[in-house]
Amino acid sequence: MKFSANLGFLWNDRPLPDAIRAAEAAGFDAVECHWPYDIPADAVKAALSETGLPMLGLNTRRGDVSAGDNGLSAIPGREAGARAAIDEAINYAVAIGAANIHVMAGFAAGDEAFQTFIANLKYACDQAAPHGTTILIEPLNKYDAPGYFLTTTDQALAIIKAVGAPNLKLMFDCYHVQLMEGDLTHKIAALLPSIGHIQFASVPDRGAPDHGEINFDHVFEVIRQLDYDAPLGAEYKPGGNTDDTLGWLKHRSAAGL
Ligand SMILES: O=C(O)[C@@H](O)C(=O)CO
Ligand SMILES: [Mg+2]
Repeated sequence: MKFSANLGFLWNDRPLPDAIRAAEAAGFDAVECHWPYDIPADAVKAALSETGLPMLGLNTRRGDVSAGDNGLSAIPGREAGARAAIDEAINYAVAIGAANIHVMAGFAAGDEAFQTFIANLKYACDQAAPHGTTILIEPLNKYDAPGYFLTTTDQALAIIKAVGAPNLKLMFDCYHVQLMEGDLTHKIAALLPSIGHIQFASVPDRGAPDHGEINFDHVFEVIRQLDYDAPLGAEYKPGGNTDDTLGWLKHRSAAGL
C-alpha cells in the first residue's frame, strides 16, 4: 500500500518544504497539506521536485479563522470570499502540480446553505476542470467541528449528485466517518466510485493508526482487495515528534505490506 503524509499535522513543526523532505526520508510515497498559502509555491514545488513526492491535495482557505470561520462555500452571503478562496486554491494547486482541492463548506445549515454549496461547487468544478484538477468535499465529525455543514457520506453523495460534475469527489476520512457512521469497510466498498481520496487516524484520539477502535490492518487490507491503489492519507496528530510515531509505517514496510 502507498501512504501520503498529511503535513497539516505531520512534521508541522517546520516549514512546509522541510516537512516534505522529512516525509520522503521516512518513506512516504506522497504528501498532502491543509493551507500552504504562506509559503511561496516555488519553494514547495522545488521540495517536491527534489524529493520526487507528489503533493496530492490542499484545502481552500477557511476565511476569517479568528472569527471562527472553517470554510465559506456553504454560507449564504459569503459567495465572493468562497470563490476567491477557490480561485486561490486552484492557482496554487496548478503551480505545484497538486491533483485535488478540498473545498471547505463552513458552519451553516438548511436548504439555502445546500443551494449555496452546490452553486459554489459548480463554480469550483468548472474552474478546475481545464487543469485536470479534482474538487473534494469532506464530511467532518460533530465533535471536532460542531455546526459544520457537511457531516455524513449520504449528504456528500446527495451534493455530488446535485452538482453533477465528473471532477467532484468524496474525501473519505476514516476518522470522521467512524465517529459519525461506523461500518467503515462496507462504506468504502459501496462509495468507491465516488471516492477521490482516503484519509485515516485512530479513533477517538486522532493519533497514529496503531491503537483505538479501528483495526487499520484490516481496513487497509480491505482497501487493497478493492484494488484501490492511490496513497492513503495519514492525517493524524502525532502529539510530539512525528518520527517517534511511525512504528505502524515501519512495521508495514518490514512486512512488505
Ligand atoms: O479531516 C480534516 O480535518 C481535514 O481533512 C481537513 O481538510 C480540514 O479540516
Ligand atoms: Mg480529513
